[in-house]
Amino acid sequence: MEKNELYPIFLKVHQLNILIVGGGYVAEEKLHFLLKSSPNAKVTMVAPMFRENTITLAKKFDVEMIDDVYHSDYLDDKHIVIATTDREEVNIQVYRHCKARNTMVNVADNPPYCDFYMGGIVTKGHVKIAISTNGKSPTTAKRLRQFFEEVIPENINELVQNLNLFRKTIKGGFEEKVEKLNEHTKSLIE
Ligand SMILES: C[C@@]1(CC(=O)O)c2cc3[nH]c(cc4nc(cc5[nH]c(cc(n2)[C@H]1CCC(=O)O)[C@@](C)(CC(=O)O)[C@@H]5CCC(=O)O)C(CC(=O)O)=C4CCC(=O)O)c(CCC(=O)O)c3CC(=O)O
Ligand SMILES: NC(=O)C1=CN([C@@H]2O[C@H](COP(=O)(O)OP(=O)(O)OC[C@H]3O[C@@H](n4cnc5c(N)ncnc54)[C@H](O)[C@@H]3O)[C@@H](O)[C@H]2O)C=CC1
Repeated sequence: MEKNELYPIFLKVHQLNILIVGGGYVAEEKLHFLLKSSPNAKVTMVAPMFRENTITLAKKFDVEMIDDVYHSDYLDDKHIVIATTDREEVNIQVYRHCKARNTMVNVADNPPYCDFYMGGIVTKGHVKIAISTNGKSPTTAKRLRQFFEEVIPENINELVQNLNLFRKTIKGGFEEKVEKLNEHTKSLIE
């Protein structure tokens, strides 16, 4: 069976600069899920036209909106770029410029032109689960996100916080700590 070989990492997007090229429906969807997960993400958008809902969302989260067509100068200082325009040639140009600078890039509707995919994201306090179908079925990623949002109890965060406190009180070496924490959390998987 083919398997998903993507490697998930959890980015501190409040200290990374993200650029979204385009301000339409797809830009809004990508921005919505980015900010739902990470409300303090530092995002700039550039487009000659922003849709009403995109503007409302961007304003609410202090997203900078630049009213212009894409130009490679807008990549300066950016760590991550998401291209969402309705002009394929513009999206591919964004991709090429990013590759030339070693900037991570995602062309929203074009998997071969992605260094990374956005995923389905479930957040419960400090706990976060990211879901990917390897780009095969975004709808499944969405449904799994909805499923886990439903079944993971809200109080999972209390457990994490209690264990964080407990972890600080355990004396002894690394092995002893691991043993005690494993003992305390055994019931979670039984
Ligand atoms: C490869 C990837 C690249 C990327 O965009 O990063 C990608 C690509 C494409 N999406 C398409 C369509 C749709 N995307 C969604 C929804 C989501 N798409 C997301 C991620 C990804 N989408 C990446 C792979 C993720 C993975 O590995 O599973 C989610 C998880 C996260 C997010 O968007 O932030 C978010 C759900 C968030 C949530 O609800 O939690 C829906 C469902 C809906 O809107 O109800 C539809 C319509 C139904 C359908 O087509 O399935 C098309 C076809 C376009 C066309 O037909 O023209 C392509 C292009 C292609 O597949 O070729
Ligand atoms: N709408 C959808 O649900 C989906 C659409 N797509 C594809 O994604 C693309 C975008 O779709 P939508 O967001 O719906 O289109 P849209 O028309 O809502 O938005 C397009 C955006 O691109 C901007 N743009 C155009 N040329 C630009 C340039 N040179 N520089 C910067 N920005 C520029 C426009 O100003 C506008 O903000 C289309 O190719 C579509 O086929 C893919 C998946 C789903």
